[in-house]
Amino acid sequence: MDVFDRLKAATPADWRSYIDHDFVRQMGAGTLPQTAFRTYLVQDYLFLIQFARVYALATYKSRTLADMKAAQAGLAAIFDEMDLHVRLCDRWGLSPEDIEAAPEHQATIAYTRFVLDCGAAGDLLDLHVALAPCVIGYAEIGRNLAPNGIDALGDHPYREWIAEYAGDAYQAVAANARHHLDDLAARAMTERRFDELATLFGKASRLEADFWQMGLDANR
Ligand SMILES: Cc1ncc(C[n+]2csc(CCO)c2C)c(N)n1
Repeated sequence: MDVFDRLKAATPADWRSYIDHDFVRQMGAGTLPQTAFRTYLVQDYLFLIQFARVYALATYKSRTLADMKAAQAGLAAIFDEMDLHVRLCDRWGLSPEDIEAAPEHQATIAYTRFVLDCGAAGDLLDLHVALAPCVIGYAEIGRNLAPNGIDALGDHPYREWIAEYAGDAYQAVAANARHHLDDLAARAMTERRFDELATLFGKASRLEADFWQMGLDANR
């Protein structure tokens, strides 16, 4: 079992609350109301701005070339995602400036500042464990929502979003993040530390679930 699987196995309810959230199920079924998706996407753009800061912090906390390159790969993946958000928001007549002017929702603030604080108060391993549900979870969600591949999605209303995370490029980003986590843990993790790291991982998964819920609540 790699470190990621161990963290998941230590926090099964938190993980399920995130991966199997109603928002994800409705998106997969194509029944998710557009208001919910749009609220999510605008907040997610604001979220990604803060996560770019997280990867800058990861560079700051790095001591090796490999760690710095991992941080750079995370930042590059964020810019690819933000391109998707800009494309989708453009169809609703929303420019990047419009989105950047939107107020951050509590769920956005709670999650992003939690991860930034894990990195500021802890070391690089704490930071990457707090990031793992986000980075690796979206790859799992993407695969779950495209069980027969991207082409089989046809004219699914959320095709572009699903294709982004189910696609080979993003799957490779997540696989590399997973290996990097193992590598970091081999250098910095003691068994005594594992429980603390699992607590961080569980909290981040719950904050992901709250983030989905924010999208659903916008439609009530
Ligand atoms: C709420 C929320 N959680 C996770 C992601 C996915 N994500 C965030 S940063 C990043 C790149 C890291 O390599 C990825 C894939 C998201 N967009 N929104």
